[in-house]
Amino acid sequence: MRPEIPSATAAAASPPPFHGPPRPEHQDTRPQARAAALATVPERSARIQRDRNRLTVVTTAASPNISVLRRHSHSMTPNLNPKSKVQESIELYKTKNAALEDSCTEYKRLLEEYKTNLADLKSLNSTISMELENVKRSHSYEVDDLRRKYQNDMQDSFDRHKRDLERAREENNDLAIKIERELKDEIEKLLKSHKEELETLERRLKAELEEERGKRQRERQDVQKEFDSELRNTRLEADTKERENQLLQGELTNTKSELDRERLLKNALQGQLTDATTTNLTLEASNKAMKEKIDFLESDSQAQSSAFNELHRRMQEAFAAAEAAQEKLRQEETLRRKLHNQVQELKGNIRVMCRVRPTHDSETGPAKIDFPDADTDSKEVAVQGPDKISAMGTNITQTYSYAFDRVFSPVSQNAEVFEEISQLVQSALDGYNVCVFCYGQTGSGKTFTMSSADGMIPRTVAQIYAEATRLQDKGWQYKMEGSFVEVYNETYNDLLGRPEDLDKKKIEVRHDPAKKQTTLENAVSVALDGPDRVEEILQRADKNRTVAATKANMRSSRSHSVFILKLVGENNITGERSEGTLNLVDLAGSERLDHSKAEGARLKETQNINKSLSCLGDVINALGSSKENSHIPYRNSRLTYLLQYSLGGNSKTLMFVMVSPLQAHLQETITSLKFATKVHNTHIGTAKKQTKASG
Ligand SMILES: Nc1ncnc2c1ncn2[C@@H]1O[C@H](COP(=O)(O)OP(=O)(O)OP(=O)(O)O)[C@@H](O)[C@H]1O
Repeated sequence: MRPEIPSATAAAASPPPFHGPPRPEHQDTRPQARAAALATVPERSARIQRDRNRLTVVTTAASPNISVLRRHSHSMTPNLNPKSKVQESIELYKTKNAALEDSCTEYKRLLEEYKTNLADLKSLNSTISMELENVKRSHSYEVDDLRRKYQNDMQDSFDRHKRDLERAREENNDLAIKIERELKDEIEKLLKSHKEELETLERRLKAELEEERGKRQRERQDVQKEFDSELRNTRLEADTKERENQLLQGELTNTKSELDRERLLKNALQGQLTDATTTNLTLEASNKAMKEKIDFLESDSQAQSSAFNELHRRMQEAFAAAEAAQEKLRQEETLRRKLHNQVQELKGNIRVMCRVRPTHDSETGPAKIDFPDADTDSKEVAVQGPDKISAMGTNITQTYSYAFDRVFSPVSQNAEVFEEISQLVQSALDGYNVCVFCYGQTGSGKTFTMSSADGMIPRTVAQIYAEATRLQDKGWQYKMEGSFVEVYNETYNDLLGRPEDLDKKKIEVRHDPAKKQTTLENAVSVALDGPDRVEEILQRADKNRTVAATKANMRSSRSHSVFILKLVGENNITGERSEGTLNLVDLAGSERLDHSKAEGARLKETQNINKSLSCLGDVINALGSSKENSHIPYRNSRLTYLLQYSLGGNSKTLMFVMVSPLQAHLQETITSLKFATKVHNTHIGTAKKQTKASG
């Protein structure tokens, strides 16, 4: 804060409030001179005022004389003697002149005095200015002194704080060193005790290990012995199985020829039935004609009566023949079903087929894939592996060969593929649970095979509808219901529900162990009353998939979709009833994303796909294990849980392994084919039909 400049009077009355020592050269002169100079100011003002008053008095005194003189000169009366009048005026003027001269002199004196006063005032002014300058200078000195003093104080306190800080730091260092030393001691102590403990533990573990090793050695020898004897048994069993297989092959050939015979018989019977129906119609017409004749002739003729009896008998015979033919046809249908499913069972309850899709025009770098037996059995596929350099530095390429129940080359069409499925579709109508799934990496052709316009789903529904219509003649009435669900990130979503409910509606899967049936709670189920309904279903599912795709990029490839067809048939003639389920599954892309450094949502998707596909492998593996009543881990993933009754002993399974024809996908192709081979080598127990007599 700047020190306040004292007023003139205050400066005169009291000493300046400086804290520093006053400067000696200003001590005596400055206040007195300033006081003296300031003291003369009112005095001089009073004098000037006095002089002004006096001048006013003189001027005022002179003014009436002048006015009297003027009046006098005007009022000189004519009756006075002019000379005396002039004389009088002269006298008056003289008097007045003297007075004016006095005034003039007074004015001059006053003027002089004013001038002197002005000079005094000017010098006073300069004295005061100088004084002011001095005051200013002294103040700036004082400000400097104060600033210096404050700086010194600040420096002192800064030094003091620094010293305190140094001291505290030193104390801290001492403390830290002390604590560190204590901790070191403690750690050393702990390490020593741990080392001792570890040594004791190691000694004990070594002893236990030795003991365990001895025990394992003995066990290994036992197991080896057991294994040798089991191997012998298995070899014997394999020989027996081989013989059995040959027998079964013979039986299969017989069954096939029996089936052919039955087919011929069926055709013959159908011909007979047609004949019988025609005869029946003819007979009905003749009967009608006869009845009319009888009515006409009834009353009179005995001969006519016997003719009528004859006709009636023949008609009864024709009816009986027609009924027998119908019955034979029904029996033939039951036999056909039995034979058909026997053939299916002989083919194995889990079948694996491979399909290699064609290369698109836009794709380059095809892999080398051969179909060695394409002209005969179409069961083999050979894939040339990547180029490798041997230890000798030569180029070696390995060819991987795989065999499946059927291999479809890139030229195969969906119609050809469906021929294989159609037999299983027939089984579903006969009351079996059937599961067809497509396995393979993204872009290998799963969706094309399953859901394209001429894919397995539309063809299946068309076949079921045609077959159900055909079976109506044999007394069968079928009810068909379709559902379409998606398994994404281990949750079920309804692909036939409203798009806005996707990911919101919770779908529950309920199992009925007695009936071996699965129901989906909260999922839309559409009654398939005509073959065109499937188109509507596929469109609805596609719409939901599009909505899903906006939520998660590539979601259709990252989820499993399952088309579930429930088929309930009742025969009102034989009283038979069958309940079968057909599941058509488009699995999520099987490619491993281990090296893709997937994160967040994509990592979760990948983990869930890997989990569910490996669970599917585990379930198939467990189903193929020879142990009776071994645990099947259906519950380990949502997919296997949903398909529980369509995989395994009570069902027929067909797996399509889809293969990309590109060299870039070679590694994935080999991995998929290996997985498919493992499934192909699995033998699953005999399927059971879900049939029972109603009522
Ligand atoms: N047999 C085939 N004939 C002609 N084109 C095919 C065949 N198989 C697949 N394609 C075509 O290849 C492409 C990829 O096929 P698709 O979408 O069916 O693969 P995907 O395995 O289902 O892939 P994603 O896992 O991503 O669903 C599509 O354009 C499809 O039309």
